[in-house]
Amino acid sequence: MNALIPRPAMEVAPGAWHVPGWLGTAQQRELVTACRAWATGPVPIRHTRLPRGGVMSVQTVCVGWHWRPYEYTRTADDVNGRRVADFPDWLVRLGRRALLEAYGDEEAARDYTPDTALINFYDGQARMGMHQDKDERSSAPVVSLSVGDTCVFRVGNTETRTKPYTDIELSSGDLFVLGGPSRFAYHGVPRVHEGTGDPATGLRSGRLNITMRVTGLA
Ligand SMILES: O=C(O)CCC(=O)C(=O)O
Ligand SMILES: [Fe+2]
Repeated sequence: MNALIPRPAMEVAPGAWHVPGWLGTAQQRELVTACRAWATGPVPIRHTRLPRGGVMSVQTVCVGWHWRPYEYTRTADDVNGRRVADFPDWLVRLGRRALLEAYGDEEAARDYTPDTALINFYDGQARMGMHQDKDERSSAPVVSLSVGDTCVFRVGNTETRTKPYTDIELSSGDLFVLGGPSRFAYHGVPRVHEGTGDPATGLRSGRLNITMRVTGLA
């Protein structure tokens, strides 16, 4: 948002990199357009049901594999039973570029082939509690891209969902990578700052987050 205050790339925890302003406005607009299409089908975006009966405040739609707590499937059996949209090649390439940017490791970037993406939409009230991304059978990094409203992103430790943790702000265009020793670190989104996004991205309100992952499934 404020280009006068430079925000350098930072390793927030070992293997957890924040690269502010990685995506330009045009790229963010392309992502918004793609996510809007995925949100309508073949599986519509919805609030994920939790095993104990609650629903997430965030709305989610998936590509490649359909996620719900504890499992990935090809079809969205808890929504409409349809197979989720294919994971597009351009998103694989974007994931590789993101890894290269974060780690500067060309071989690791070349070898990175994400096969699922969770697209999360947060309105001003939505939150995500502290959790680990551990339904994947792979320790390959999670690449996260944010568009729209700025949020507080909490990066914790691998042992507990409590302190020690570090709060940072993820703004529109920011890249975050959770990998290496932080791949299974607890993390969450305790707050979204409503109305802080730039409508030029095509998102008039709210926050969009895309996380790419390697499921390790065949
Ligand atoms: O919205 C974010 O920045 C994080 C999303 C996340 O942790 C997840 O989808 O597992
Ligand atoms: Fe997560």
